[in-house]
Amino acid sequence: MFLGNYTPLFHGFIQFYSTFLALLIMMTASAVIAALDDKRRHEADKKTNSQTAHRILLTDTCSSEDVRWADVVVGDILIIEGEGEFPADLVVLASSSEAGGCYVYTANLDGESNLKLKESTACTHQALCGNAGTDRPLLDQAVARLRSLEGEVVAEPPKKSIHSFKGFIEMGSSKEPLEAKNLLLRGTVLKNTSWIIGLVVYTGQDSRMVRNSRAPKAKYANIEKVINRSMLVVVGAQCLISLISDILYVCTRERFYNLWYLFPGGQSQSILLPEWIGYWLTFFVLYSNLMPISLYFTMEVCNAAQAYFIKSDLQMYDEVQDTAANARTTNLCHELGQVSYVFSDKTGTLTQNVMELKRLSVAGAIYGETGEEPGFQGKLAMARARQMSADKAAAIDAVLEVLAVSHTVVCTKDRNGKLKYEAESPDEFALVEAMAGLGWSFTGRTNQGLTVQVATDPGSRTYELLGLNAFTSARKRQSVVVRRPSGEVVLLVKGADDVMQKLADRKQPFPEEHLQVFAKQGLRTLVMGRRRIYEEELRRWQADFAKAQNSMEDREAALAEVADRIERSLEVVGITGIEDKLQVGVEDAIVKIRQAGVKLWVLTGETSWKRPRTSGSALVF
Ligand SMILES: Nc1ncnc2c1ncn2[C@@H]1O[C@H](COP(=O)(O)OP(=O)(O)OP(=O)(O)O)[C@@H](O)[C@H]1O
Ligand SMILES: [Mg+2]
Ligand code: NA
Repeated sequence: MFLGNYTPLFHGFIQFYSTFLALLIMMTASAVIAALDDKRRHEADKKTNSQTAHRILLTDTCSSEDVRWADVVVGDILIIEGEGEFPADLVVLASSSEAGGCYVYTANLDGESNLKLKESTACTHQALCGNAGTDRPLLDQAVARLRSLEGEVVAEPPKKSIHSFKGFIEMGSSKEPLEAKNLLLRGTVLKNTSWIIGLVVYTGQDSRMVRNSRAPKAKYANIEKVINRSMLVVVGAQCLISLISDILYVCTRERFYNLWYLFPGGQSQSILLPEWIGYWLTFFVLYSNLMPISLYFTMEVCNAAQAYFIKSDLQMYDEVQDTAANARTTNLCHELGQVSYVFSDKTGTLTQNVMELKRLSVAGAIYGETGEEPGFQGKLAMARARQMSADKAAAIDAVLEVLAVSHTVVCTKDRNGKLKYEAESPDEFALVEAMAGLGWSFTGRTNQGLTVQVATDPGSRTYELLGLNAFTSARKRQSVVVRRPSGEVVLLVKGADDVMQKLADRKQPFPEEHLQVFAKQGLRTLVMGRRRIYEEELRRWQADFAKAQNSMEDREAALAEVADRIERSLEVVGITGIEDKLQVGVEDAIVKIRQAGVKLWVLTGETSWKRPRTSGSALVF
């Protein structure tokens, strides 16, 4: 336009500043909106980076100083205290718990709301906290002992996975492998643990959290793609129309020369460019109003307004946590109306993740009821059954033994001497707590094994722990090999119904009906089984287990394989039905989602979860 106005290249009949001014205003406004967005993000970054952590200075006194998160570097040794967030990825060297464990809350990273158990490396925890003299390791003492500690930690190059980690720690002559359970991740929070001492292995861009968040690809909303495409069509059409006009003009212009009001001089003014190009440009400029230049701007204003309405919507405000809905990427707001599938996590998202044992199936009978009363209601019926026959009593004890012994719950005593359980799995927490009410209370772990106080017995029983086959989502089961006080060795297993059915002894009928009863009521089911292990098998298995535990490559697969070898021909002793209530408002939300014609998929590891039991109204998926 400018060239058309001020040079003799071609004729321009529209003043360039009329369009230019409009463009300028709109571009400035867009830039302001984008800048405000960026500023908010920048401020959040600055806030994160200026938080402080305690760094230990390895001087004579081993004092600690405050450092800004931004200044934490690899090799620093940090103290993180209860409820603190980790500023970088750390290897746990020691923790306030006797066995060196600590719990972390990982919801910010993987959305799972149950606590995860992490472990200190054994050699460092022993060196820093061993023989503390009291029940609980002391922070000051551990820090003071750090000075005499000499070793080397080798970690693999930074990568994305938040579930795996490989490395080793060498101290003197001992070399210990490091794995995911030793690594505390940036973005997660310390829970139920008063302190940990950790060595920084990855910071900033190298931390698992940052690696895991995909590189921020420019997120184009669908509508932007559509607009960009229609823009091309519009420009194409404009070119074409200009070309047609150009051809018509050049071919027929002579006929108009005698019209004085079009050509006052009887001839057109000459232009510099070849005629057919010059007039094409003239027409192109003339038709420039076809281009909707204000469209992008209108869209951005709409986006900003929509984001504002989302943020200030009182119906999406949660009073308990004092948080409102937040639109992080404003240009994606209108996508909300175009969603056709919703994928939801189940435990902790649709359900409250507050679990309670409600029903127990033992030897053909079901104890307990689902209902409004809290807790397990089958205690009386169970006591009566025990008195009726010794067989029934033995069957009941068989289930309770599996539930009270086969788990990874940790037990601590609070100031009043009351037992307090801490668990990685909310199911196990519920089960172990219910067992305490039913006369099989788990009272703690020692170096020898775990102790259980049985109501029908004087004194407490100690089960020597010979092996633990950990729960993984792929295995869907968990088992322990223990030596009872009487000297017998047993394998105690609990797991998902489908896998337990495959592992059960074929000669025995599988209690399928009760499983279905529980599943219909929307209860989470677990099947318990056991098998007597004789010394010969135990010796062979323990050798394999030790080998798998020390394997550097793919330890998890090796351990699962060894576990498979022993978890077979199980005697099924019972089924539990655990209730996990739906979150408030979930039913309503699901009904509305269905009314909107959106399909809902629930993602879960559980096979039997079909429709939640709801007060009166049934939900159909
Ligand atoms: N601690 C445990 N011990 C033994 N078996 C378990 C344990 N926790 C879960 N299971 C079994 O393994 C299955 C898979 O567990 P997973 O944690 O992958 O999914 P989930 O707990 O059912 O649901 P979600 O995906 O919401 O966590 C469960 O359905 C359950 O049957
Ligand atoms: Mg689970
Ligand atoms: Na112009």
